[in-house]
Amino acid sequence: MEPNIPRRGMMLVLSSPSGAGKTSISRRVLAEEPELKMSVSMTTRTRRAGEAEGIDYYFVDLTTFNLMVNRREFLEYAKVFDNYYGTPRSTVEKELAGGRDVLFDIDWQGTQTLAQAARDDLVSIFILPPSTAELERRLRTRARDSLDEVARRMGRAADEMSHWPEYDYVIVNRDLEESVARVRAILVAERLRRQRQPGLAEFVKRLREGQ
Ligand SMILES: Nc1nc2c(ncn2[C@@H]2O[C@H](COP(=O)(O)OP(=O)(O)O)[C@@H](O)[C@H]2O)c(=O)[nH]1
Ligand SMILES: Nc1ncnc2c1ncn2[C@@H]1O[C@H](COP(=O)(O)OP(=O)(O)O)[C@@H](O)[C@H]1O
Repeated sequence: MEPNIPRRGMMLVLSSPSGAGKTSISRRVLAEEPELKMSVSMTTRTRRAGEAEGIDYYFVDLTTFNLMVNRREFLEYAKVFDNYYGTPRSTVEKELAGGRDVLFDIDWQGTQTLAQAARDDLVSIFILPPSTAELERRLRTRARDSLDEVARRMGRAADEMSHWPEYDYVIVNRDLEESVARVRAILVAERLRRQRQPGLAEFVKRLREGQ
C-alpha cells in the first residue's frame, strides 16, 4: 500500500467456540501487527488466574455494566455463559479514526450487532477446532476453568459452531503458526480493498497528471 494514501481502519472480528484458540491467535497477531489494536471488552465474569485488568478484560460488577448500557457506552454487548460482555465504544472509535485496525474477540451475537451497524468496515473470521476431542483437550489443558466449567463450555460448542456461515472467513486452527499466518494474510488482502483506501482517487488523479 502506498504510504501517502490515507487508509480507513477496519474492524477484524475473531469468533470461535471457547477453547478453539482465538486468544492464542489474537495475541500472536497483535504482537506482529503494530497497526492493529485490541478492543478490550468489559465483563461481569470473575477474573481467572493469570488474567490482567485492562489487558484481558475490564472486570466490572453488574451495576457498573448496566450503567454503561444505559449511557449507550457499548458498541455492542451480549450475555454469554451467564455473564455479560460488552465492547466499549470510545477506544474503538479513536483507533478507527486514526486509520488503525481494531481486533475483536467477541461471540456471534456481538458480530451480528457490529455487522448491522457497520458492515462495510467489518471483516469476520470464525475459528474452528480440528475435532471435538481436540477442543475438549485444549479446554482441559488450559486448566483455567473448573471441570464443571469445561463441561459447560463443551455443551455450548455445537451451538456456537452453527454460526460459521455468518462469517467472511473460516480457519481450522490445527497449527498455531499456520493460523496466525492465515489471519495476517486476510489482513494484508483486506487492507488493499479499494473502499479502504479513500485517498486513492486523489492519488490516481495526480499520477494521471504526471506527478
Ligand atoms: N458479544 C461479545 N462477546 C464477547 C465480548 N468479549 C468476549 N466475548 C465472548 O464471550 C465468550 C466467553 O469469553 P471468555 O469468558 O473470555 O471465555 P474464553 O473465550 O473461553 O476464553 C467468548 O466467545 C468471547 O468471544 C464482548 O465484548 N462482546
Ligand atoms: N493450534 C493449536 N494447537 C494446540 N493447542 C492450541 C492451539 N491453539 C491454541 N491452543 C491451546 O488451546 C487452549 C485454548 O486456547 P485459547 O487461545 O485460550 O482459546 P479461546 O480463546 O478460543 O478460548 C490453550 O491452552 C492454548 O494454548
